[in-house]
This record gives sequence, structure tokens and C-alpha cells, in this order.
Amino acid sequence: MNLPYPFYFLHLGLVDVADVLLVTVLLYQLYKLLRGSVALNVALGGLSVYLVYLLVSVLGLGLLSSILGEFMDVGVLAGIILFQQEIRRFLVNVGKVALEGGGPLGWWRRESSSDARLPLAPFVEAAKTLATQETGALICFARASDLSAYAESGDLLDAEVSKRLLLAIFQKTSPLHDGAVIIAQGRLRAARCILPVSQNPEVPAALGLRHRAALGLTEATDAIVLVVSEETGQVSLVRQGEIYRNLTPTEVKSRLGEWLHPSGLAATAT
Ligand SMILES: Nc1ncnc2c1ncn2[C@@H]1O[C@H](COP(=O)(O)OP(=O)(O)OP(=O)(O)O)[C@@H](O)[C@H]1O
Repeated sequence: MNLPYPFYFLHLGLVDVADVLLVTVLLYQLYKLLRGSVALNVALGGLSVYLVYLLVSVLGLGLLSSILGEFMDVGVLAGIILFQQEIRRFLVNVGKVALEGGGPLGWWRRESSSDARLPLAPFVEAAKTLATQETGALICFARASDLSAYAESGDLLDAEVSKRLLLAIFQKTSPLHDGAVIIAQGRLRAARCILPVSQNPEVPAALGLRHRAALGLTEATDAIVLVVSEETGQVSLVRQGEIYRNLTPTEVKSRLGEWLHPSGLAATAT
């Protein structure tokens, strides 16, 4: 391909164009996989260091270039360790698409930053009843971040959401009551899920593991978590590592509506 000055020195063939397009698609897929999670910040940090390294190398700053070069040498290994969950999910998705054109885990990949079909009444009503009974509960609402790795740590259900189902799961005698329930794409996807526990030293000592797990998930992803305390019967909502405690059913409904249906869609279904 003949290019105009000042790009005439570039020899750009069809293969190069296809190469650039494929890299663009790959980077976009990676962005979709990482968006809404702290992994995206880590990836952007790594990319910034790499760009500085390239610049420093071009400018011929020997010492800085060799220091960053050492860093780059271990970068691939560090990347594999840091992103092991994301790499695993990416490969699982690629495998599913190749074999089944989507497969049973296809719903995790659907694009939706909030679930317009999700009725909120079952959650508000179940939280109210569980709070009265002082029965603990942990309910996670997936948004853009992929929660499949957390769902896979528990029992996959893929059931229709209802107040009765939520109450049955969290009853103390239920074999599914321990851990968290995950809601995604309008369905109850899994129960008994293990969440990452927040290591934030500023979390009040009065909050135990259930609340720390809710905080931990929202620090790592853009999920929203509803917590019912077994000890106090208080209902809390957690978002972006922040906890809103002791909420009334009306407050739970309006906050959930605001966060999960920002456009006001489907709130009528409640
Ligand atoms: N990492 C985790 N992921 C999911 N659920 C967890 C996790 N850690 C603890 N839990 C749930 O929290 C329960 C223990 O809650 P704990 O009493 O320590 O927390 P808490 O924040 O004080 O809550 P509560 O006010 O209900 O007592 C466990 O039985 C389990 O169901």
C-alpha cells in the first residue's frame, strides 16, 4: 500500500491491517473481561509502565531503561500470577464459544451493566422477613463485572428469583444457607458462594466475616451486595467498598432501584 508523506516509510500490507484489527478486537475483549474490576486498574498500570519503558528506550536513557527492562522481564510471569482468575475465565469462555457457541456459562458474558428485568420486591420482602427472624443473608447483584468465578465456588442453581426461594436458601437449617447467593441476568445463579474478604483495616471491628465478604466483593468488582445481619437483624447495602447500614425496607428498595436500574426501567415490576 502506497502511503502519503510523512508515512511513506511505512510499508503497510493487508496482513498488517488484519493484524492491527485482530489486536484491537483482542484488546477490546480483554477490556470487557476486566472492566468494573480492580484488575483493569492493574492492567492499565502495567500498560503505562510498558509505554514509559518504550519511551525511555527510544530516548536512550540507559540506566532507567535497564531498570524498567528488568521489570519487563518478569512482567509476563507477574501478569500470569496477577490475572490467573481472568485468564482462566477468558480461556473458559473461548472454549465454550468454540465448542457450543455460548454454552451454559454464556450468560456471564452477555453485555449488561444493570439488569432491567430484575424485580426488586422479592429481595426487599425477603430481607424484611429475614431481618425480623434474625437470619443472616448475603445477596450479590452482578452488574458489568463477571462474577462467574465466585459463582463457581458455590452451587450453581440458575433458578427464578422469588421471596420464597430466598427465604428457603437462608434458613439456618438449609444446606445452602452458608455463603452468598449470586444474582445475574435476572436469575438466581448460585448459592453457597465464597466471596473475597476485605482486608481494609478501617472496617469497623464490629463487622464480622459476612459484612467483610460483602465489602471485599464490592472492592474487587462493581457488584452490589445486600447483607442481613444474623446478630442484629440490620439490613445493609454495600457498593464500591462502602457500606450503608441499618436501612429500612423503603431505603433498600430505593437504593437498589437507583443502583441497579439507573434509567428507572423495570422498577414497576416491584
Ligand atoms: N468469605 C465469605 N464468603 C461468603 N460468605 C461468608 C464468607 N465469610 C463468612 N461468610 C458468611 O458469614 C457467616 C459468618 O458471619 P459472621 O457472624 O462472621 O459475620 P458478621 O458480619 O458478624 O454477620 P452477622 O451480623 O450476621 O453475625 C458465615 O456463616 C457465612 O455464611
